[in-house]
Amino acid sequence: MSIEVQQLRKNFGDFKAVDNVSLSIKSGELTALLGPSGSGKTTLLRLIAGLEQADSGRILFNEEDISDRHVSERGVGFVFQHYALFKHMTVAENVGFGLSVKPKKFRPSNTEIKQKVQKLLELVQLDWTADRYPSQLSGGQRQRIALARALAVEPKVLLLDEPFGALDAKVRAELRRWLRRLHDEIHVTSVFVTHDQEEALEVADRIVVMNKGRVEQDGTPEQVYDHPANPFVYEFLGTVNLFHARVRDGDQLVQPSSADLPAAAEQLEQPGLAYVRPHEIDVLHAKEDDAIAARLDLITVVGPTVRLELQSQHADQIIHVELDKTRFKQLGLSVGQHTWLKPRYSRVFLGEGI
Ligand SMILES: Nc1ncnc2c1ncn2[C@@H]1O[C@H](COP(=O)(O)OP(=O)(O)OP(=O)(O)O)[C@@H](O)[C@H]1O
Repeated sequence: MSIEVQQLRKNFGDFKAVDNVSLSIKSGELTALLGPSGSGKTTLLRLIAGLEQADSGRILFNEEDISDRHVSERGVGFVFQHYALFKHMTVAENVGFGLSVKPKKFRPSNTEIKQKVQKLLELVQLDWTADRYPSQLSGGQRQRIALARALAVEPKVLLLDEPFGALDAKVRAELRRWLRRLHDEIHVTSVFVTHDQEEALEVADRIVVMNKGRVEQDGTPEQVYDHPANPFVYEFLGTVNLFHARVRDGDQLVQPSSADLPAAAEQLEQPGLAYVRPHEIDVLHAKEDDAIAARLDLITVVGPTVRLELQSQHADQIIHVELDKTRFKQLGLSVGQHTWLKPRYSRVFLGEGI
């Protein structure tokens, strides 16, 4: 089931929660709505679900306008952050609930419901919990049951609102890999809300980055991470270093040197900001032209990666650098040492913040 959102707007009083959003989501895609708190992700999800009515704009499922359809007629399944399992029902009863309350003429027989519940519990790898109550499960297990319950009614679209938000980091990381594998098996068109960029980058086929009710960028994880459309996306998708830059005739006059320049930079000299990711900076053995002199203040080892925090000597600025452990050992760095940095790659946005 494809989803098309056209010029959607939703205000709460004067506040524009969703501000002229257009999107198209392909059938079978797993899409992340990613953005900071209050950027309108949940509101957009609720509009797609039919839990909220748009002020203007249209929503199409498989090219059919469903904007005026009630939530119960849209064929969507939900999973929310706080697992809303029924405490007094067993796991099997919870999963079968949506089927058992269907109107008589659509309701499967008890045997059919039982078989379906068994299949779904196998799918989420929790068939051994069928007779347990929710209180006897861990948080991660409850979310998997919530997902099985949402899938029981065979939704055409699955909507997940921060499904792993309430869980600790390790369980979260396991569950998101699990969700990815599950999605590869069932291919139901899914949209999930998250403010965690790592979660979005790891799980989604497609990321929609939102800010202040608008879409800042819409693309594959590689596109939004490697080619951010603007400074907001750059900063939201991970640590970034900012350097002042001046640009003339396509050449940058101040460090860093190797830059991906916008076309408009061809003419007059203009101020800009160069964005450089920590892993895109080389630490040099010796001084070179254009290198930035800096003092090493902090070394943090995180698994195979070493994170360095340096103080640049001219601009009084903290610079973040990431190296792999082998390179770090080759360089023989220690805290307090003076060294030189050279960005391998940077992206310049003209006029930003200058
Ligand atoms: N029913 C409502 N009445 C008034 N304001 C609302 C309502 N629902 C949402 N808002 C406001 O709309 C804005 C967007 O909210 P929304 O929940 O969509 O953001 P979000 O990106 O999902 O944020 P979070 O990650 O914190 O859940 C927020 O500023 C919120 O306060």
